[in-house]
Amino acid sequence: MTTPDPTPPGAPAGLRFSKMHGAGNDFVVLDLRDGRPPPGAAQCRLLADRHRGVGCDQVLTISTPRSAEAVASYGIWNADGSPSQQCGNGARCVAAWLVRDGSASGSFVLDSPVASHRVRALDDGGFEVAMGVPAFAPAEIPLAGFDAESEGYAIEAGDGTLHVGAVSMGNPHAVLEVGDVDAAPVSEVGPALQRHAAFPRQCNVGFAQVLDRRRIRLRVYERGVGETLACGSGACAAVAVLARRGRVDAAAGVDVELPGGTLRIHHDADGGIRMAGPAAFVFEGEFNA
Ligand SMILES: N[C@H](CCC[C@H](N)C(=O)O)C(=O)O
Repeated sequence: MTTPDPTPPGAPAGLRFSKMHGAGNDFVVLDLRDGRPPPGAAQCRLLADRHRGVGCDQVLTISTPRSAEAVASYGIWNADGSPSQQCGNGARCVAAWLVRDGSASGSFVLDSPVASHRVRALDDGGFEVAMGVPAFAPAEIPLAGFDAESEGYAIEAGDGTLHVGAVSMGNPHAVLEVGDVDAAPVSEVGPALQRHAAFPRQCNVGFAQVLDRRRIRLRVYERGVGETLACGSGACAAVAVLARRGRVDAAAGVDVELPGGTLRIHHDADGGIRMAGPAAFVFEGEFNA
């Protein structure tokens, strides 16, 4: 008889959670508005573990608001336990969770770790999130080794020199334009760029194929996870970089086709980016370690 895996120390026995996803980017959602502290990195790794835990790309926590106008705040932890500053798909799922909970409706504000975001419930059951103004300055991304802002940076990675777009949506993103996302070297170049010295806080790596000025295809190798079925902040980052190069018409709206679904991104005249897409409930549970 095999001995069972030992229960990791501090396993969150009895912890209730919601399992959700936004275009296939999946989450364990924890309501911590009673003031309970967020799970530590080891507990996040266990919750995210698709064999020993619940399984998810990120753990999302819902807490009391930080700003006067918000109804709640949210925190983000990747599957490897590392914290993040933004999660677009996660913001829509937190919004859906709060609406179902009766804590929010229509149009309301959520606090991410770095900013406040106006959220709007859509007639199709999805949500639109004001994701903020993309930051291109190297110091804000952060991007090391480059002083001047550029549409693309020459970075040695993989087996050559890459022309890398870089931007922050609150979290750092690298964007590579490719001719065919299906043939993109995601599993080779993704990890090489994600932890490249040019990105002191690492980065999420998007591989974008422009179909026309209103449509792109995108795959994202996420910091702290690996390739996911969708990345909301990554979709915003790709549109921001491609719009800056004049490759897409972001003011009119761009459909970003990811493996898990399509998000619609607008880059407005005030500089802000809006992201719209779905949010789905999968199941409710209690962690019984
Ligand atoms: N991996 C990201 C966090 C989750 C972002 C993604 N799931 C989204 O929908 O924006 C990071 O470490 O910055």
